[in-house]
Amino acid sequence: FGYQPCALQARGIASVRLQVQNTEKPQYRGTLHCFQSIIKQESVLGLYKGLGSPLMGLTFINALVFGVQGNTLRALGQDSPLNQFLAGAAAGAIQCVICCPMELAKTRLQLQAAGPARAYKGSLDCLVQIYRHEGLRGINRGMVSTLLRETPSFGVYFLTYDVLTRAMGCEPGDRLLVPKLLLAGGTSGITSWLSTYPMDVVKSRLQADGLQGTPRYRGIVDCMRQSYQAEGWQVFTRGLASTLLRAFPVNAATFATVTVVLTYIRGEEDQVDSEAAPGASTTPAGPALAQPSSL
Ligand SMILES: NC(=[NH2+])NCCC[C@H](N)C(=O)O
Repeated sequence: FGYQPCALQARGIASVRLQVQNTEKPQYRGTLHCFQSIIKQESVLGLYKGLGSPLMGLTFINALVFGVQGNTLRALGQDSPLNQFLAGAAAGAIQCVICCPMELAKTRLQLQAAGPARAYKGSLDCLVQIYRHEGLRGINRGMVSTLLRETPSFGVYFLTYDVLTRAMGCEPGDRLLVPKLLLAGGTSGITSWLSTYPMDVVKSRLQADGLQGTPRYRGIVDCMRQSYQAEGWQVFTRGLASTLLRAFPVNAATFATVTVVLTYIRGEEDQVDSEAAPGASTTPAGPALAQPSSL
C-alpha cells in the first residue's frame, strides 16, 4: 500500500492544476503540457509537491478500506452484488476522515508558489496552519464533496472487482490468475474514478478556493453552477486523462496484491486447521479465492 502515494502524486499535481486553473488565461493546454511546464519551471521535484500527506495517509487509508469493506460484507451476511456495493460504499465513507484532510494538504501544497514565498513548509505544517486559522472546520474543508465522491465510487470499485473476478473464473491454481486479477483491479480503478469524477473537480476547487485571493464559491452547488456557466460541461472532465492513466496500474497492483496475499493466508489457515483435526474435511470453508472482502 505504500507505493501508491508516488503514483498518486504525479496524477495529483497534474489533475489538480488542470482542475483549478484560471480559464480566462489557462496556464496549461493539457496533461502533457502540464507535466512539461512543471518540470521546466519547478524541476522534476515539482511533480512531487505535496507528497508528504499521501505518504502519511494512503497506507492507513488502504488498510482501513479493505478492513471495513470485509467486515461490513460479513456483517451484511449474504455476499451479493448489492452488499458488495454497500460494503464498499461504507468503506469509502469512513476513510474520508483521513482522505479529506490528506487531499486538502496535498492540494494546497501543489498549488502554492515555489520558493521563499511559499505559504507552507510541508503537509503537516499546512494542516497545523489551517487548524490554527480555521479550526476543525478548516481541516475538513471539502468533506461533503469528498463524501459524495468517495462513497459511491468505492461501492463501484469493489462491485466491479467482484463481478469481473467471478466472470473471469479467477481461482487458485489458474495459470492466468495474476493477469486476470490485474485486469479486474485496473478496470475497477478506472470505473470507480469515472463514476464520480465531476465531484473530484468540485472538491479540488473547493479545497483550493481562496488560495489566490478572495474565495469564489459558496458551496458545492454554487461551485458547479459557476464552473459550468464559465467553462461548459468539459470543466468536469479536467485532469481526467492523468487520473485514469494512474488509476489502472495502481489499482491493478492493489487488488492483485490483496487477493494473492489473502488467498495465501487462507491456504495457510486451512493447512493448520487440517493438521489440527486430521479427520476433518480439508475442503476450504470459504470461497476458494479469497476475495478482498474476506479480511
Ligand atoms: N475516488 C475513487 N475512485 N475511489 C476508489 C478508488 C480509490 C483508490 N485507492 C485510488 O486511489 O485509485
